[in-house]
Amino acid sequence: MASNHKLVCARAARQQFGGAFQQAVRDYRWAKLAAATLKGLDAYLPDGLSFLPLSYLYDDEVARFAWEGAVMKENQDASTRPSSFRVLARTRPLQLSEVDEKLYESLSSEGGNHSIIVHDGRVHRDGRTIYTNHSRFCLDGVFPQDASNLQVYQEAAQPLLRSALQGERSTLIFFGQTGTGKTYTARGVLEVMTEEIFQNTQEVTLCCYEMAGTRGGREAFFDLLADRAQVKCLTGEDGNVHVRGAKQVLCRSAQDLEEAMAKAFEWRSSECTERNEASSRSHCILELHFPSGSLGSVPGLLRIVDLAGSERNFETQMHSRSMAERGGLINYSLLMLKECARVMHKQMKQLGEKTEDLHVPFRRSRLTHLLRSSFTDPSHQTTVVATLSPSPTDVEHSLNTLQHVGMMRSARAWEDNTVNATTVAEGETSGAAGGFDVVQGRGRALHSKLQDARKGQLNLHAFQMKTQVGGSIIKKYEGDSAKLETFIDARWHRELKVKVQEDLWVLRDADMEATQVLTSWRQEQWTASKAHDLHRWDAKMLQNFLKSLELPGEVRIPSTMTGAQLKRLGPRGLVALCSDAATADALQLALHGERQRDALAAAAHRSRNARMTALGNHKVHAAVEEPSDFVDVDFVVGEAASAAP
Ligand SMILES: Nc1ncnc2c1ncn2[C@@H]1O[C@H](COP(=O)(O)OP(=O)(O)OP(=O)(O)O)[C@@H](O)[C@H]1O
Repeated sequence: MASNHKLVCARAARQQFGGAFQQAVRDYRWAKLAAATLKGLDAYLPDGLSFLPLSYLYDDEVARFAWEGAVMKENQDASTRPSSFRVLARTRPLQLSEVDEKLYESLSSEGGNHSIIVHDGRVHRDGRTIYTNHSRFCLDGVFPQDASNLQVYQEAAQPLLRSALQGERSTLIFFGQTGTGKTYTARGVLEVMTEEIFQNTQEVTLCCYEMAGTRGGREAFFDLLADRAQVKCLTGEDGNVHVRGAKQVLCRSAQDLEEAMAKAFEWRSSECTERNEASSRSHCILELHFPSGSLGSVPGLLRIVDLAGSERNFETQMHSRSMAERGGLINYSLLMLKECARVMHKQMKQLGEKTEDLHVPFRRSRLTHLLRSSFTDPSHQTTVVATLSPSPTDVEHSLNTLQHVGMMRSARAWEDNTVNATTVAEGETSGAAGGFDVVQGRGRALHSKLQDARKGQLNLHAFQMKTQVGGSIIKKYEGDSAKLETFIDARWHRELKVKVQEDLWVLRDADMEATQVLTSWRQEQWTASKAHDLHRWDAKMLQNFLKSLELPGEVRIPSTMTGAQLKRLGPRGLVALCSDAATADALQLALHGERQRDALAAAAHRSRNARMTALGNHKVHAAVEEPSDFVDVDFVVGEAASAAP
């Protein structure tokens, strides 16, 4: 829940303060350009002087970060490093709808250093500071945004095809968020590949199946070349996992292969979702079996895996129940894939070598079971293509994808002679292969933008939250803007004794968060309503109540008597405990007053309760009825958009 809260804050902020964050991205890019230029002047400048102008021009951290990427280029030899496991990244261009929303590009690539920079715009918890985290992810290769499918094929698939033709096993995996171009790239690569296959071999056998959910909600494989008949996934004698019973189509020409593949893709499960008009709802695995004698003496295999995209729950609000179930299975298998990468990475980090002792949960999902050898067998050539979206609203996804492919990469570093194990172990901070750098950049331009943002406090919010501050906090500010302040953390309202008129907050896309906050308010109200319920008073509360009354006579109530026991005594019993009739009357009157207050509180609580129930999963609009010294909140269900500033 907390992460969702943060996520919604950051996503909303990135849209709201796009200009400021964009400036931070521009700062980094200019700094990189300046660094490259200064490097060129190195020969004419005294030693160590080339960096100096850069640090004057830009924020020190940003300057250093750009210098590392443009001049030091620690990862520049990544593409030439011999490795049977490679990780590449492809970023799709911004889509038209994203351009219409005036979204900026939050990813930059450092081609020479084979790394991707994620510019992660954030709002500080104080609600007034915005900043950008620049994170560098070093990979084996990064495609420029305008790279064609041919380029991707040459870099990612061609080496795998060659080794498969020579009788080896190889796998190409497309991994990333939904709508980032996995299927687009996979199909583009296959198109180019078809031609080359038949230049080297006379025939190839095609198998194509998908991993999706059964009606009973279990993972299963379905043959896409045999009308989605269910097939089994078993471990063979060679120790590798195979799908048994899948139809094998023998293709003798590029046309045969294209036709068979087109038929298979027609059967693939896909649906229209919020993020993608034709979103794959299954993991598709396409196998090309090459007979012995193609280029090698033994049969070879090339497996192309187009994984379904990962998605977050706020992106699946419009999913039907069955879509949500299928999405759950997809997310589960992807989670297991990431978990295996994490465990292998941990093993590598701790031991710096491959060990059989550590348990990697490959069997928890059929997907990881099938792909096991791609991650563990050094003779198996594997390339993972991470697909990324440049949109600032997808930064969390991009970070997640890159972190996991980075883990996969470093998990296999034990077999890579050129990568020193300890370097990889520390790679997360040193920026070495398999690791990544993070730097917090607060450029000057970003700072000046912040000053502007402070003036318009009214709209500075995480989830369209509008507040008016009263009490001592108001003294902190001056002028007209003094009255208005915004906070990200709803809990602050209480601490700061915020008085709010009309709109306390309007929450969009944060229903769970809203419900949580409102539920805690309700619990407080519930506790407050019990303050007048005689039945719930303990002995101490009863004694305190009696002490607070100014009775004419004496009341002999035992110190251990509770409110419920007093209630059971009835009027006659009460009279017997009082020294005289006047005291008994006064006590009766006081108790009657308490009963009335209790009834009022209970009625208010019931109405609040009904409104809370009505909130459901919809947009929530909470408002204060009248300002008072302490925060008092009443809940109103309304159309959030209409109440928004
Ligand atoms: N490199 C690219 N250049 C141009 N358009 C692209 C590129 N990558 C993806 N797209 C476009 O983005 C959209 C989504 O692509 P695609 O369906 O391949 O995504 P996906 O990652 O397979 O999504 P899902 O996981 O939901 O199946 C498509 O309309 C596609 O044309």
